[in-house]
Amino acid sequence: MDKLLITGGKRLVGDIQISGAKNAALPILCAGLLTAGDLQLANVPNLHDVSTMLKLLRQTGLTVAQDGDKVTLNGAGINKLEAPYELVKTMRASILVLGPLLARFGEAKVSLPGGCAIGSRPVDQHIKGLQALGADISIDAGYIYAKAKKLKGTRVVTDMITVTGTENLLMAATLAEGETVLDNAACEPEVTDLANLLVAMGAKIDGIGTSRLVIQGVPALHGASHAVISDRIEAATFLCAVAAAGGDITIRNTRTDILDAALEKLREMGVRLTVGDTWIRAQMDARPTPVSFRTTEYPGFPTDMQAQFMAVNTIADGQSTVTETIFENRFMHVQEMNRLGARIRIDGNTSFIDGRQQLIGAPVMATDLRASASLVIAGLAAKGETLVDRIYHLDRGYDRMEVKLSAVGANITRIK
Ligand SMILES: CC(=O)N[C@H]1[C@@H](OP(=O)(O)OP(=O)(O)OC[C@H]2O[C@@H](n3ccc(=O)[nH]c3=O)[C@H](O)[C@@H]2O)O[C@H](CO)[C@@H](O)[C@@H]1O
Ligand SMILES: C=C(OP(=O)(O)O)C(=O)O
Repeated sequence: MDKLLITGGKRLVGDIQISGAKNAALPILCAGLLTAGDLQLANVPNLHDVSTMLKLLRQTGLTVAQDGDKVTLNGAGINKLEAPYELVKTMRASILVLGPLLARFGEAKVSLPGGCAIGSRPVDQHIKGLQALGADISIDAGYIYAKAKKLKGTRVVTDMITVTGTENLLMAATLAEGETVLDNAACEPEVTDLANLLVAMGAKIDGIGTSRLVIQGVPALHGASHAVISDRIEAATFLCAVAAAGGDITIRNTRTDILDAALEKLREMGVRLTVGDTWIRAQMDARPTPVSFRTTEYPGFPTDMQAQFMAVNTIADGQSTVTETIFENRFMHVQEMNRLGARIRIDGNTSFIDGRQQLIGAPVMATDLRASASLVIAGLAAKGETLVDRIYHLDRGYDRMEVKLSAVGANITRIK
């Protein structure tokens, strides 16, 4: 199992190229199931989750051609309407094949994803929405069996805002008969990116970027070309790294308009930011000022950045509180950070952080994707060596993080 060995204390200086967004690429790849035409995608990140998704899509009969960040999909020969447990268990986003397969082929068999380290993460809203669209759904031996001759448009109001739930229902509704209204829809930029691709494929969608998506179903979708949006979580992760370790970095191929919540907190921490359309320069030479925040849906502070900002707070000059409102168990990094000398106490869904002058390197264990990133950030700021174990979590969602960090001066090595 790969590990990362970090010797902390180096300033980070230079440029970092941000990759395409994992959370946009995964639903967008599933949109390939909706058409017999060619889907030509660019800026697809080189991630373990993307490989898993392509493996899952290939086994349905979809063809995949890959050349660096370019991926072309063709769904003319799909003949297996199934997502098996072996693949779904390694990546929850596999549930995103359910809506498209059902809408285009009238049936699908998809393994229930189950919980994960950060929470129980049920998919009841995906199921409820598809049932409202007329699907007959049963659950047997850990599999969702869905059938519908033709989905029929209706109004769906999800009990809570769900990102992949919105994406699944949106994809299904594009091929349903008549009008579907998705109320309480997620407004995350990754949902918007998927919606824009669907429109390029011939879907009729109003209200893109809002909490009410109105979809007029069409009989078929066609091929299209699309570049996946830049990963705002990866961008914020590197900005947190410079906030913690100090330095002067410029991140490129980014979208500044979808990073407001993070940029505001970074400024509050004392990071000097200069912002262009597609780049952000971050300069930091002082001990960070602590920032308190609570996670919420977009455009609020993203849960996927919570752990990384907490890592910076551990060495900030004072106290802060961080409240997690999206997932019930997303503080798994706290005990590991405390092993590095951080002083964090958890009470319910709030962490109380007492910033320390210096963390001290130690072996730590990654428990989930963003927890892993937060431990890397803590390791970059800590004195001495930090060994981060179980980085397969990190590889799910970061495109060669250690290579990008080494290029800006970090002392970080992958140990096989
Ligand atoms: C691949 C992808 O895009 N993953 C992102 C997506 O996950 P994902 O789409 O799984 O997260 P959701 O937005 O669905 O989850 C939000 C909350 O709703 C609950 N819920 C959700 C669906 C459902 O049917 N029933 C239910 O109870 C979840 O347990 C959670 O407490 O959005 C999360 C919230 O921004 C991010 O952290 C993940 O990185
Ligand atoms: C929780 C995340 O991803 P996933 O939904 O794929 O588990 C994440 O990207 O932080």
